[in-house]
Amino acid sequence: MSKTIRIGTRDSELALWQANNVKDKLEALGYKTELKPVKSTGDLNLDQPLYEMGITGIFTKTLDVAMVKDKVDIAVHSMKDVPTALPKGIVQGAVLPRANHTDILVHKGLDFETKNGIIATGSLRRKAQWLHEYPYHEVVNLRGNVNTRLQKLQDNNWHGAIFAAAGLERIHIKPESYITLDWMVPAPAQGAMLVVVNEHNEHAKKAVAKLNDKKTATCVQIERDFLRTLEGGCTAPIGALAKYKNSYEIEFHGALFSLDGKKKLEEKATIQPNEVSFAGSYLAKEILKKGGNKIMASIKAELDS
Ligand SMILES: NCc1[nH]cc(CCC(=O)O)c1CC(=O)O
Repeated sequence: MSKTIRIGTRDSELALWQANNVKDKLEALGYKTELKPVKSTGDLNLDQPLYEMGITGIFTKTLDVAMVKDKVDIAVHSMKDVPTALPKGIVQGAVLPRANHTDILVHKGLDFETKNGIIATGSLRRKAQWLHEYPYHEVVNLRGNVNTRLQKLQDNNWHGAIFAAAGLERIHIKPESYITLDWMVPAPAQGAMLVVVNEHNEHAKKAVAKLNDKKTATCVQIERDFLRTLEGGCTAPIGALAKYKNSYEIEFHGALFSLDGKKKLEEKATIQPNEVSFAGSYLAKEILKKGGNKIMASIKAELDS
């Protein structure tokens, strides 16, 4: 157990909290670890183009490269930011127990329901669902890490902005006024953390496997199978949540929206243990059959133009 495990992380406050959480858990098990914060925009001078290695995610790219170059042994991610297909040579090491899965609206007073409400989010999924509920509102784009987004909300005349509860809770930000959007279907794997490992790194794989939470891993697998089958490589407003309703049955709710939020297709199901491996993709295909194919085609056309 002497080899130090180098933990790759992005350098935002939330990313560092998540990486430190994994660090503490590994050290409690007796492993030596070291944090390696990586800037999100680095000089990525690789011989091989990223797409050939299957590296795609904008949030995870830099750490994927660090791992392929053997600069880190493991990397910690918010699982919802990780593309459903992992790059060549990088494998899922552990899924940590899920925290709060909900989205919340941070607002500046309850008049956000006004006819001229302006709500900020950079997420297609949140935008579509917000417009589905509040068709008379305007949704404006908001990007950046959690801290930047909260600052921008203060600096603008928007009525509110949407956040993942887990992100704010982890860095102990308690906004003055917020409401839980329990009607909003969360992003697949929202609130879960993923530790990825180089597939040849036996020491790190063995260490990290001890952190895996079986139930969370099962739920996010279903959610991500649903996502992968629906989107086929194109981002779209898709939400999915799988939750154990007793010790063996899983309750699932997944939905696809048109970009403007006008169309909504959803599936709800109770999943038995023997159905886990195919339930997510089966339920996605049901949505594709009942009009999802058309919605996906028009989303692709709109985002490509
Ligand atoms: N897209 C950014 C991102 N990725 C993970 C989280 C928070 C933690 C989580 O959702 O698991 C956030 C912030 C947010 O969505 O408000």
